[in-house]
Amino acid sequence: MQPDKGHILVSGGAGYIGSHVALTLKKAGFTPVVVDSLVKGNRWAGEKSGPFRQGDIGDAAFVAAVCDEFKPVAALHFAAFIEVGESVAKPDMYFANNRDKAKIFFETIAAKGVKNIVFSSTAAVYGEPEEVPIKETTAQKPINPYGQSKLEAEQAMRAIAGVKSVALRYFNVAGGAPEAGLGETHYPETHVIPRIVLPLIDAPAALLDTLGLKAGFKLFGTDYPTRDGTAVRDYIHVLDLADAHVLALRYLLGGGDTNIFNLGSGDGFSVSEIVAATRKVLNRPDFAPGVAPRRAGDPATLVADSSKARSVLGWTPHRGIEEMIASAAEWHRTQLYVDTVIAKARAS
Ligand SMILES: O=c1ccn([C@@H]2O[C@H](COP(=O)(O)OP(=O)(O)O[C@H]3O[C@H](CO)[C@H](O)[C@H](O)[C@H]3O)[C@@H](O)[C@H]2O)c(=O)[nH]1
Repeated sequence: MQPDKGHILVSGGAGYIGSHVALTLKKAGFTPVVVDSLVKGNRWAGEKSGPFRQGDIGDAAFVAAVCDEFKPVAALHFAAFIEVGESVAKPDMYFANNRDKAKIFFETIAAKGVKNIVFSSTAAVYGEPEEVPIKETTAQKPINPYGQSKLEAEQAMRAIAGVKSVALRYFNVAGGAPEAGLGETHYPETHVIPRIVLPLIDAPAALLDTLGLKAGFKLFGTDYPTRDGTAVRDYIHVLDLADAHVLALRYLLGGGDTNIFNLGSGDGFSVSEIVAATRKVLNRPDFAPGVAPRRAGDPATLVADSSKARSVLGWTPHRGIEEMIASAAEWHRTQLYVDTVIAKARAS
């Protein structure tokens, strides 16, 4: 058992990435204190690794009370809406939640003495990138309100006097920790790996129906200017991503200055290559995806240059694409996953 290294406030810790990071913090000897509104998150995930308090990050009195109760030494901020398509349909909702409430959260915790913040940002801040692989200095020109709201939240965080921060810009996060009872549990589920895996693992028909997967997985666009015509992304295992958060936290607590890091593997996989890897991992050589038109707003290629995270934070991702697919499949087979998504669908 490691010594207690103090409380870390984790907003959105009942969500996919936040819950895996809370688990990793606990293993590293910290005590995560999760705050989550449960608008998107799941109570069982929020309660997994430490104390949990239900409330909204835009509620300054709630956030201040949690700070008074636990006296956190730092905060990791995940709470946000994450769907690009929804952000285009409801931009005001995205700016209110991802930018304005984040600003209230940052200002409230700073006033309570929490001066070190790690922020969950995204490759979506780069929009259609001007160069690939993408560096932290590549021009930030978001092409949707989701990316713009995250970029403005980063800027709001850096504007607070006396606060040191790290913005971590994630590329495509996948996989889970089914052995610990955690995994990706979104409703709706737009991400490619769950959508490939679910129809291949005999998921219940009601689940496939509710996720729009009754007809199986479809490639969204086969006419991109890439090696096989399907879009290329940089996939990173959620537990490798979680390790980067612990390293970023140690960096700040150890005296490091405000900084920004891209987090990806540096390897690009096309959607067809993900299909091929899934055939192998799930032993389904017969699997043939359908084809559908391009999804609006999808860039052809997003691959990270993460050399800065490697050199400054000492971060090395260890888990490859097959491990992401295998751990996703194992998680999506669990009753907890199935029951949670069906309950969310009914409640929506
Ligand atoms: O059923 C599907 C689902 C996705 N895709 C394709 O798979 C690729 C990856 O799609 P994801 O939705 O998994 O990932 P994105 O790159 O679109 O999204 C990532 O970047 C977004 C911002 O750009 C958000 O941050 C999002 O949460 C994050 O996973 C895209 O080319 C997409 O069109 C398919 O072909 N079929």
